[in-house]
Amino acid sequence: MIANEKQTGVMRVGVLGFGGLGQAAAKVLSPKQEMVWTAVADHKGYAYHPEGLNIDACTQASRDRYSVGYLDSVGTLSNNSIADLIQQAPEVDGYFLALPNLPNTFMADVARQFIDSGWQGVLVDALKRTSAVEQLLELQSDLQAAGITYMTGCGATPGLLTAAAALAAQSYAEIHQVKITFGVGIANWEAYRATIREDIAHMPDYDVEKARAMSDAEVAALLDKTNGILALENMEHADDIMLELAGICDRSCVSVGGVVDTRNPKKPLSTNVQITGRTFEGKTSTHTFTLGDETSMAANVCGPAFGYLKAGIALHRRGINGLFTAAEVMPLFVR
Ligand SMILES: NC(=O)c1ccc[n+]([C@@H]2O[C@H](COP(=O)([O-])OP(=O)(O)OC[C@H]3O[C@@H](n4cnc5c(N)ncnc54)[C@H](O)[C@@H]3O)[C@@H](O)[C@H]2O)c1
Repeated sequence: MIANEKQTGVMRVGVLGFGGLGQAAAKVLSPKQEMVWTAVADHKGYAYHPEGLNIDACTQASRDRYSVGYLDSVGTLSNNSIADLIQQAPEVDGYFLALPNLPNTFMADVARQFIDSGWQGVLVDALKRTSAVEQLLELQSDLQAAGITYMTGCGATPGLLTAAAALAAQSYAEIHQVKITFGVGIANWEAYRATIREDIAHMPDYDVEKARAMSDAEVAALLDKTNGILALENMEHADDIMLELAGICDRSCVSVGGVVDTRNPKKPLSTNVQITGRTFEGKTSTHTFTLGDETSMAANVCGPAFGYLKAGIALHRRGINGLFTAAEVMPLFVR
C-alpha cells in the first residue's frame, strides 16, 4: 500500500472520463513519480486500485468492452460511476475531469456531486465555454464550505494559452486585445467524440444540444462535407471571463478561433496567443506565444491539467479552497 500522500509526497490521482483525453492523461501520468493514477471512471463503470491502475489493461477493457468497469478485480460496472467511485476511493487527492460537457450544465452537476459527497480534495477541468465557467462561479461558496479546491479552465485553451496571456500582460499598463488562434490535427475524430461535438456546437446553425444529439453517422457526414475540417471563429470560450476575473482586460477584448483537421495529425496552423497592449511609456506592442507544432492537443491539455492539479493540491494543503482559474494560479511542473 502507498503510505499517506503527506508522508510520501506521492499524490493519488483519478481521471474521470476515459476517452481521448482521459486515455492520454493516463499515459502522461505513467512516468511520473509524484503522482500515481489510482482511479478512473467512464459512463458505464469505474476502476480503482490504491497502488495504481494498469494503463494497458484499462485501455484494452475500454477498447474491447467499452468500459473499464469490466476489468477483473479492480473494475465495477455502474450507471452512477462517478458517485460510486467517489465513495469507494475516499483517499484520492485530486481528479482530472476529462468528461464531455454535454449538456453544457454537466460539469457543474459533477461538481455538485462532489460537494454533496463529503469528499475533500482537488478537482481540475478543461472546460471551454464561458457559460460553463459561470455556472461553477455560482458554486464558489459551496466549494469553499465543502473543502474542495476547484481549478477550472486548465486545458490548452482555456488553460495554457490563457495563463500565457496573463503572464504576457505584465509588460503592459493597459491590455487592448488578446487573440487566441488554435490549430488542432487529429488522425480520426472518433478518438475525441466529445471534443469534436463541442466544436461543432460553435458552428453557424448549431448549438450544444443539437451537436450533442448528433449520431456518429451524422458527425461523419458533416465532416465529409467539410473535408474533415472545422473552421471556427468568435467562439464562446472561457479565456474571456478568466482574463476578466484576473483583472487583466474586459472580456470583450478576448477572441478565440481556430481550425481543427480531423483527418490529419499535423496541425493545420500553429496555435498561438497574441497579447497587444500599451506600455507605461506609451508604446503599443504585441507579445506572441506560439506552441510547438509537434505538440499535440492531448499534450497541451493533459500536461497543464496535471500542473494545475499539483498547484491545487498545494493550495488545498494550506487550507485554501474554492474556485480558481488557470489565469490566476501558476501550474506546478509534475516530476
Ligand atoms: N480546454 C481545452 O483545451 C480542451 C481541449 C480539448 C478537449 N477539451 C474538453 O475535454 C473534454 C473531453 O473530451 P474527449 O474528446 O476526451 O471526450 P471523449 O468523448 O473522447 O471521452 C469522454 C469520456 O467521458 C465518459 N463519460 C461520458 N459521460 C460520462 C458520465 N456521465 N460519467 C462518467 N463518464 C462519462 C465517456 O465514457 C468517455 O470515456 C471535452 O469536454 C472537451 O471539450 C478541452
